[in-house]
Amino acid sequence: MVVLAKGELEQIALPAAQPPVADVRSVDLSAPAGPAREAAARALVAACEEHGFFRVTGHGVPAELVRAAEAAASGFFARPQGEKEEEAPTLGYGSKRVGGNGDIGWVEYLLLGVTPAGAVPVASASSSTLPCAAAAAAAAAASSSSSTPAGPLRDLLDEYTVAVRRMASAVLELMAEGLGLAGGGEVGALARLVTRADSDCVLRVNHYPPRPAAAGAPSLTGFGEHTDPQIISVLRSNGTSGLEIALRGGAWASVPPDGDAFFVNVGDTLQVLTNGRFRSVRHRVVVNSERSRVSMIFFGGPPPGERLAPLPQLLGDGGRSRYREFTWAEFKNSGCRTRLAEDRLSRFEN
Ligand SMILES: C=C1C[C@]23C[C@@]1(O)CC[C@H]2[C@@]12CC[C@H](O)[C@@](C)(C(=O)O1)[C@H]2[C@@H]3C(=O)O
Ligand SMILES: O=C(O)CCC(=O)C(=O)O
Ligand SMILES: [Fe+2]
Repeated sequence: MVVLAKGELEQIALPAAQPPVADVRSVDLSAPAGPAREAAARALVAACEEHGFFRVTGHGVPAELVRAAEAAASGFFARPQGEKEEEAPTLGYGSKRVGGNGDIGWVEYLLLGVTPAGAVPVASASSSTLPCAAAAAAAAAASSSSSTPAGPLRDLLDEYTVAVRRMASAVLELMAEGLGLAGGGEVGALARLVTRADSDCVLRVNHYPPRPAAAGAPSLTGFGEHTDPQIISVLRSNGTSGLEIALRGGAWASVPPDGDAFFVNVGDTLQVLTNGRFRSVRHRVVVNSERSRVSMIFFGGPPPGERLAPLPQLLGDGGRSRYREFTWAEFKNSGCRTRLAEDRLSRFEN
């Protein structure tokens, strides 16, 4: 349940305008080697340059697994508020507060770090721990087993995460091909950034309860505008609209839900690796007035000590790097102190 205090409503109110529908490109991950795969790789690169956002079909994530994870998550969110709050230490349950810097939305969520041992809670709205400072929370993983009430849901989310991480890796391999990084056996280097045992990946499950709008009343922000800090984010939702992306000119466009496909966001780190050629997409969620939205997002981040800078092959004419080198830990720590909507890359620009 999401309850707003006086004054908070004003903070998350949006003009009730209906944005146009985004023209989102589709990338078929199952395209067979040869011309079809080359075309898919080109479409992927074009989409990352244009919007920093695309739809993935032929992804190989079993529909039954997606449905089961989504149903279990919806079942959890339907439980009494007190019971959900008890699971903050096991599932990273939180509501309304996004991050630790005063951002709020009409949303409740689970936030889990992805470790070789499975999903571990990284934050709760009732604690001051930021997901950014989540390493210590990994220790909690061992302490919460399948025998707790949260166990069955966590097991399903673990299985889901394994499947979606595999898909994120396949997306990054296709991306490497499209970028011409495949020479010298390097096709897997980008993908390995999110598949190593120490890669810093996160799973987030968001629930946006419907909020019937009175005539002429403003819409509500479910999740405020932002870019994702990681390399890529892989998102799916239960068929309820609400996601919007910012186009290059700054106008918002809505993303119609898709029953079977996943959506991929380019994150800040990929913008850096491509020296700004790919665009980290600004996005937000507007609350639907009639239906609950449940979304599950896998954020693929690199290992904490990974040094990040534009890939030499992508420096382009003149070889000028737009960003100074930094580690993922450095970027995350600096990002943790920012408000959601801030441009977190600006302080790393040359
Ligand atoms: C305000 C914040 C929330 C956030 C961490 C941050 O300090 C800035 C980035 C936010 C974000 C956006 C994408 C993901 O939802 C998220 C988990 C992430 O890695 O970065 C959130 C963080 C959060 O909700 O704590
Ligand atoms: O819930 C959604 O659909 C998107 C949320 C989002 O952008 C995020 O959690 O970073
Ligand atoms: Fe996001």
